[in-house]
Amino acid sequence: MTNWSARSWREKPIQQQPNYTDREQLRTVEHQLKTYPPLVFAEEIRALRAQLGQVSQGHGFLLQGGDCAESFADFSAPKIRDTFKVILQMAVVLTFAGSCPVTKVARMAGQYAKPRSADSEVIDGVELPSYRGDIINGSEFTSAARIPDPQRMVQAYHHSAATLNLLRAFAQGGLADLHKVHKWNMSFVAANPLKDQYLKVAEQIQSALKFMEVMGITAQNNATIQETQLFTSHEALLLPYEEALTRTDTLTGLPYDCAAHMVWIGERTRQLDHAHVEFMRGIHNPIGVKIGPTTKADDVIQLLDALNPENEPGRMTLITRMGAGKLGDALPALVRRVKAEGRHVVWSSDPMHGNTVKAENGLKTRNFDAIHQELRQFFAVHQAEGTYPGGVHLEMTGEDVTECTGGAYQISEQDLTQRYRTQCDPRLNADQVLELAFLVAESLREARQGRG
Ligand SMILES: O=C[C@H](O)[C@H](O)COP(=O)(O)O
Ligand SMILES: C=C(OP(=O)(O)O)C(=O)O
Ligand SMILES: [Mn+2]
Repeated sequence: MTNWSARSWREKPIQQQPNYTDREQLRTVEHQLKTYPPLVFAEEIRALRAQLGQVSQGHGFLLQGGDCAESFADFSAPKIRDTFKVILQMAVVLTFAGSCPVTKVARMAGQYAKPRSADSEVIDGVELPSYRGDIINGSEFTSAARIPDPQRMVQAYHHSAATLNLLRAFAQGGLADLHKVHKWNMSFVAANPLKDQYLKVAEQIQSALKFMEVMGITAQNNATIQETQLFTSHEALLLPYEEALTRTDTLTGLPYDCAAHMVWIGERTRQLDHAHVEFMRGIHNPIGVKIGPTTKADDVIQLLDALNPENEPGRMTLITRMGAGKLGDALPALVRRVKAEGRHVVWSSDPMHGNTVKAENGLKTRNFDAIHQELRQFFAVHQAEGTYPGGVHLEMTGEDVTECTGGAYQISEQDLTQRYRTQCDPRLNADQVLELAFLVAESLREARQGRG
């Protein structure tokens, strides 16, 4: 790797960073974090990379999801448990539908830094710097809260460590037992026109489990039923933090960002000659890049050249976030070029970020049908191009929030204020996630027909 170090990004132009006024405190925090234990092991990161390598070849599916922005204040075991559970439930539906392993990657245990469209926010004539995620400043609308505070990086580290600790316990301690996971809340089907279809799939999963049980494959004697593997991910936006958590693996001598298993570059910070691409090219984690509707095929190829020059399967996930209505026009050219050049990537769909709208009451929202439509278009484009739709990337929570409109309960714009709790972007609630899981299941089943 030519002229790369964990700090070489500092020589490049950079976007979306806080302006820390207390430089001395920033240096102290960076030094402190460098001495802390890594949050994840390089060996685990390699395991994820290998799984994504399989997905890129069409042997599996990636499910990535969680909060838009995790919150220090809204930090509790039930919240972590409920999101974990809903990720698992969606994974069971997709595993069954696709007859393939589903790699689960949570937007959790470190998803604390946010890029923003505007540097400042105006409320009732008062202008303050934008909230940029709990790792940077506070969401309260006061000038004190909005000052970037380096100490928040230490707090984010500890919150991430505690979250990861609980996720590992849940994953291995019995909460992931398939027999429990399948007992999902199906109440959302009652009002749904696709009720019979959902119930049929749910029943099929239950009989498959029953069959396994009578054959003697139970949670007591089979670890794969009892346990699961859940990886973590976040947008690697705040580079002083990511640099401080980067470690040289003693087994391979290679650098890994040990703040999460997978990290991604956002749509706003993926300029080729800028700091984020520079940092990411040197770490050996699997990485994602968000791909918006104006991205050119040349941009994608240049990014792949910079980030994966050896074209290794499992290294790159391209996360398209174009918007329903735009994806059908914008994606085919990219897919065709990547295929023509023989590049190995996982194509994943983020149907959230291209479909954000402002409700009449000013709240950001997304409509369930638009989200579903973008996913359908994503599967259709890959079907038409003979490429593999490898994953989905969702902003979601296990809580019963009212942030996205639509779904079986027909959440309206007026309903949004009932339980609108997100720190940043609107998330699908538990019912909406499960409903979407059944809808995606159908597309995945079709996409996987004839594949091993
Ligand atoms: O999560 C993504 C971005 O941070 C978010 O969509 C930006 O939102 P904004 O347009 O309100 O700044
Ligand atoms: C910031 C995000 O997305 P994007 O970079 O695609 O806007 C996000 O995933 O929360
Ligand atoms: Mn978001």
